[in-house]
Amino acid sequence: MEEEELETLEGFLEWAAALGISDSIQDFQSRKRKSCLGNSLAVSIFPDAGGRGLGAARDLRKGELVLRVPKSALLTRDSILKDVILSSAVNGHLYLSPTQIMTVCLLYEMGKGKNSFWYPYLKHLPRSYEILATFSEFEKQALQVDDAIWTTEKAISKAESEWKRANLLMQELKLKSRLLSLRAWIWASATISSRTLHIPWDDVGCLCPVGDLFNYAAPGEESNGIENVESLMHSSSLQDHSLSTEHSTDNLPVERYDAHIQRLTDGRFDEDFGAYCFYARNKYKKGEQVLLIYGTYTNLELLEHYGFLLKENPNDKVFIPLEPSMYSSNSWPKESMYIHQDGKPSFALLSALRLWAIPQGQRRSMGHLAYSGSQLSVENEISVLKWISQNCHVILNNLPTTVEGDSMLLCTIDKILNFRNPKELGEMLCRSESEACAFLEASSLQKKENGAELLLCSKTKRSAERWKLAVDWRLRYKKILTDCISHCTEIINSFSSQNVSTVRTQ
Ligand SMILES: C[S@@+](CC[C@H](N)C(=O)[O-])C[C@H]1O[C@@H](n2cnc3c(N)ncnc32)[C@H](O)[C@@H]1O
Repeated sequence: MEEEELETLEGFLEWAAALGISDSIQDFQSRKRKSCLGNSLAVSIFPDAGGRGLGAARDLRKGELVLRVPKSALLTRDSILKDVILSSAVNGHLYLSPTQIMTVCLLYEMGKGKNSFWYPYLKHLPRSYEILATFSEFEKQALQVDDAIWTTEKAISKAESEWKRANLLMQELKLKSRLLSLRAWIWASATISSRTLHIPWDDVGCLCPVGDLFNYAAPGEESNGIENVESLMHSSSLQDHSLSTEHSTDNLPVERYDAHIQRLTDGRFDEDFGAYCFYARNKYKKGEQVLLIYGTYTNLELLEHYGFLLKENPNDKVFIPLEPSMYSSNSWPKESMYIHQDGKPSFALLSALRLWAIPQGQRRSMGHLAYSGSQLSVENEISVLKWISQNCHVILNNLPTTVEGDSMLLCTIDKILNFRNPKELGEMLCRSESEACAFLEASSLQKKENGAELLLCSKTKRSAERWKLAVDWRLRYKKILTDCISHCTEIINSFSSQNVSTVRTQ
């Protein structure tokens, strides 16, 4: 988003102040400020971390209340359904899920244009998103990894079937044709998926003007025990899709339960204030971006629900396929057996493989050692590490491009995105790797009248952005596997050099 777009936000921030949204502790009751920001926070552009976001307007203390958004300013299903025409139409379609109803509500509200109470807010929502459901066939295939392709297909078909199911209601509401399209549906679902905040009275959550300008920081190792316990007691900030309503914490597998514990308390609806309250989760210097934890996500989950990924994501992980007997010989949940983003196998993966590598007859007597993390034989440990390392090699060898190839391709995509001279762009694409040529074919690169020059229209630019996300994702996936191979090899070599006969397992 460009600087001039920031200027147009002024009207929105004044409207927000009139609704009682405020970043000033002294002034929380006042609705007469020219802007709801300026005391603790300011809207700014952070090109490498989310684009438009909120920065510290002064030095902020950890734990300080930095923004309050009253309940009356939140866009919820309840508040939109105060419209009588909408609510009576919706009552005839209660077979739709709460999220589908919220999606229809949002499109209906958009259809009101300037007559909508929330128009100043709706006007500044992003016009497009890069979530997996928006990926074309080419962009989907660029992910290369079956699991990721499957997740994308699932996201696309879910969007399509939900749209079809809601179509009758939208027709009944006489939505304008542009709001009836699948494209509009995906836009509205992406808005809900990437911007809603958790509220205690509706699982769909709410859209929170100004509060949804916070960009994301991943929960990492900085969280301590006290914060963890506190976070269990309070509800979270932006919706945690990984813990959506289908799952209660009672039946969560161990490591996902830990992830739940790690959600921090940087934003929550506070019944006492009757408002959404946001707290600084760290100390911030003036000008630094103030970030919010939306939940614990892998990069694929971030892509699926939010349309971005993190270069350094402490919660990223890779699942490697195990043989059926490896799953059945232990009681670890499948989700807990993976490779961490630093290349280290998870405790559960190591433990399951150690158990599996114990000769059948000894499993009963030695099994508890594999679970507890105490000493097993060097032979057992080496066979486990070799198995992991070999399987990482197999996965990497079956993928069509290498880490180096993907890194080079990312540079090419950056050049494509930044090209100012269409002629050079055309020449470069003709010279470059086959995937770049395939992009040329798959996308609608516009030919100028003389046929020789190429222009990157905004649609093609967005397609190149999604292609870049796909390549960046697969590169990070491959790096985790390569780091895992190095990690395993290093330990195996250290055994041989020390000639040790027993080993601490963790
Ligand atoms: C709740 S909105 C945050 C505000 C948003 N940047 C805006 O301009 O309205 C969430 C979206 O911001 C972007 N985003 C948030 N955190 C990000 C990050 N750390 N890196 C890249 N994009 C991020 C993603 O597009 C995401 O879907």
